[in-house]
Amino acid sequence: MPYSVFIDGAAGTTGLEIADRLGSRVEFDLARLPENKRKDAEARREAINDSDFVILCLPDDAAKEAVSLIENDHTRVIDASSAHRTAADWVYGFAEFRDGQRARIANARFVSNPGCYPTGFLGLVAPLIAGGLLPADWPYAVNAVSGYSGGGKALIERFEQESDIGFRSYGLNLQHKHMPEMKRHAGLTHDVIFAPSVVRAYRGMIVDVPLNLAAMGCDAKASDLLNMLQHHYDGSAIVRAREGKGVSELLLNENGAATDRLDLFVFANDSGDQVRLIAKLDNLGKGAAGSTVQDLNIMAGLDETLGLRL
Ligand SMILES: NC(=O)C1=CN([C@@H]2O[C@H](COP(=O)(O)OP(=O)(O)OC[C@H]3O[C@@H](n4cnc5c(N)ncnc54)[C@H](OP(=O)(O)O)[C@@H]3O)[C@@H](O)[C@H]2O)C=CC1
Ligand SMILES: CC(=O)N[C@@H](CCC(=O)OP(=O)(O)O)C(=O)O
Repeated sequence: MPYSVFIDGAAGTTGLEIADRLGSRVEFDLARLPENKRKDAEARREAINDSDFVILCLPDDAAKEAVSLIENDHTRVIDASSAHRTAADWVYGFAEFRDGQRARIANARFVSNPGCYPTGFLGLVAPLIAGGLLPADWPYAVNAVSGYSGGGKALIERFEQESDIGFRSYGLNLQHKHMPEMKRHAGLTHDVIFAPSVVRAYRGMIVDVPLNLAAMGCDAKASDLLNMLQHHYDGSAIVRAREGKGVSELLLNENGAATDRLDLFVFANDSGDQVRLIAKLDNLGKGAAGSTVQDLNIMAGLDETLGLRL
């Protein structure tokens, strides 16, 4: 028997990407609401309670409302929004970022998927902090660039209507919604300084964490960071860490292909003291739909890579 799956928010940017990845899967039966019922609370309540899995691809308030509509003890939830990412009673849906997380996801009823930017930041620094190579009490700076689909339908419309925007720096009040998530799941003492931006590419993301290891008082060099990341992600078909040497540029293409991979790079100067840890991913891939499908596979006891674009 296939598992029944309802995507609440299926007409949105992330919802459509998830439906695309699940469309041909025989293990899952996708329930759909007609266009005139997709925001109807009673229709959603019924679909949610009739499903084995509900995937929330909604704004935060609507995601909280969807959870409040659950009236049974078995429907399992994967929330792609930021509503529950720091909630103590939800499991953080990033299988690779620390030991034991995949098993926690497999057994969870409520899974909150990571944000797209935190996926890059945590993928880079969480194993290094947990492994003692980087300090937890450091005010990390995170520079990031996203494709404009990262802002959902509203930002897509803006970039496609106002055709002269090439680059948009934002989060200028230093209170971006992803900051608590990065701090909590990296186990940091301080808030990160987060500088996000958007470029004229539909999808794609680069997250860049510059570090002066010597000035931070770290004994580790770039090669130590790379070794630890490669060891941590050894065997993963989704996350790979590699040396930056020989890579002279990282590009986001305007019409770049979808991918569910997370590529991590360690760039360094000759002494190995100055480092840029850089993550390259697809905000709609490992940053949203890819990790949702991966978590769904894990929760359903299936190979985690099924349906992914790797
Ligand atoms: N875009 C991205 O790269 C990423 C997005 N996310 C998260 O995923 C969630 C969805 O984002 P995204 O797909 O980009 O956003 P979109 O704006 O593209 O889609 C949201 C969808 O939710 C629908 N919706 C809004 N309120 C309700 C409601 N009360 N009941 C039912 N449906 C409703 C919207 O309807 P309508 O079509 O009428 O507007 C829309 O179709 C957000 O929480 C976002 O933070 C997570 C990681 C990355
Ligand atoms: C480019 C852009 O606007 N990105 C969004 C973040 C992506 C998103 O909305 O989703 P998650 O929070 O679930 O990652 C933002 O900065 O608010």
